[in-house]
Amino acid sequence: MSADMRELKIEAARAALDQVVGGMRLGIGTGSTAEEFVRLLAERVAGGLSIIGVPTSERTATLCSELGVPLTTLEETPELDLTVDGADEIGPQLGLIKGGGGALLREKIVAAASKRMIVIADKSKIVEALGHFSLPIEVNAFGLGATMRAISKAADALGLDGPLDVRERGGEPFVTDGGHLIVDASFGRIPDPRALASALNAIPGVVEHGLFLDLADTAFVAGDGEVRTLRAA
Ligand SMILES: O=C(CO)[C@H](O)[C@H](O)COP(=O)(O)O
Repeated sequence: MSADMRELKIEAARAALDQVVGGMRLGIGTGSTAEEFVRLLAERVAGGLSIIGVPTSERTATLCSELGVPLTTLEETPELDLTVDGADEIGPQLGLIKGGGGALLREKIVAAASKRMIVIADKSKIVEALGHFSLPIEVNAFGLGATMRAISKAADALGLDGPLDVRERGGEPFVTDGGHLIVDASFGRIPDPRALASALNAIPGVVEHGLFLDLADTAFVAGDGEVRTLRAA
């Protein structure tokens, strides 16, 4: 990652940090942008800010622990005030594609448990329509072939087509924190994300998918010397 790109992520993260006040229960996202937020948050915590966080991945939990950000769980703290997370794409109405880092299931559970979700990103994540980035779909390993066939059929019924690839890391299937697999679906432009989300939700082997609709209310997007604030209408 270039130094300029990192600086944009830091600027977006700083804007989100301005929304954090003492006593907040925070959902803490996953990915390189969310990690910049964690670093800034840790500085504030070291300076006396009192918050408690629920991490959206083991990776984020480890970073928070290393930097002294206090953590809890959704069992202990089932309602959160604010989640701050990155995204792979930010589309109309702040519809998102997430899951490039493979944490989409916990990210969606945490965002849904939060009163607000703020997305932080550099401007490269803004798209006119979702789908340039492959859609991550978290699936149970049992019945993988049947589940992939069902995903293809559901997509086909919506006029979507494209390869489905089981995500790998180091030549082995990538396994999520929840013990599932990720299928990356390269459908291209998704004209009706809601219809696709409903169709995927109806497939038993699909655990969750990376379409985050009606979850984010604000996005801080850094680029061209400014941080733009986007709000869901
Ligand atoms: O959804 C995610 C992880 O599952 C990330 O938020 C998304 O991949 C963006 O990551 P980055 O900030 O590194 O671009």
